[in-house]
Amino acid sequence: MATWGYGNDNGPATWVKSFPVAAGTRQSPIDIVPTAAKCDTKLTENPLTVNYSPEPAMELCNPGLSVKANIKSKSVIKGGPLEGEYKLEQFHLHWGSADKQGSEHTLNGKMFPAELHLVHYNATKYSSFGEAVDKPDGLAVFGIFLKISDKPHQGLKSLTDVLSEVQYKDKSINIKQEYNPVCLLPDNINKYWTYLGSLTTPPLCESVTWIVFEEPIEVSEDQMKAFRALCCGECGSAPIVDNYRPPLPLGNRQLRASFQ
Ligand SMILES: COc1ccc([C@H]2OC(=S)NC2=O)c(OC)c1
Ligand SMILES: [Zn+2]
Repeated sequence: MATWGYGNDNGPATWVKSFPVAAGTRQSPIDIVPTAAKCDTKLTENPLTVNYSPEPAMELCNPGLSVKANIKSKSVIKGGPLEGEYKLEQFHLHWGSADKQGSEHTLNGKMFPAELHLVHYNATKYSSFGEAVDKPDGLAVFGIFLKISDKPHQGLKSLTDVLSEVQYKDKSINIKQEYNPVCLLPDNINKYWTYLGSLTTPPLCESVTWIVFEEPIEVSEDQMKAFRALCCGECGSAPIVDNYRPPLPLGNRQLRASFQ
């Protein structure tokens, strides 16, 4: 297969041809069924801790199938399901062509309009994201649902206001003003589900400890339109929309909850 994507001839159902792990036993995303989750007090005995720092000049880029912000500062997380310290490497999003779809994880079968991924690697055990990306304890990804409200998300506004400058593939800019990614987190980060999964696009490495927060962040319709105006290629190419993989079976995995 030339290059994987989300179309009919190169979409998620075809990925297994070039990436056999697509048929693996710890694939992501999954449908989160809260009643099937086991509340685990160990998750709160050692609470999830986020120590994010401001990025002086954050790089925002359009790699062609999403929009990504690369992180250079020392922003780390630990605790909860994690052993050791995980360092923030990048964040990006997945979104739909309409509000009825777009997220990768679903909640009782419901899709949200978009899902934000904050990607961390195990800096205690590995020296880089590249070394960690294919290790079973290599990565930890925050999954944050986006829902529509009449007010724009102030933290995302610094990015959505400049998306037109990275409209085309391989464009990148530096966000001038200082940016602390902590502004992207929901107010309550003590309520989450966690399970062992994978990257949701090729190479689909089964290296992710997922932490999906119960509380969505709220964005405006205009901000969703800004994401949907990004292009997969150069001027005139198709918009980046519906860049989500549908859920895979939980199988024998345990879905844990940090709350009742
Ligand atoms: C090589 O680096 C990669 C490759 C793929 C992904 C996909 O896996 C998830 S999760 N979202 C994605 O778009 C990634 O994200 C951490 C990082
Ligand atoms: Zn992602």
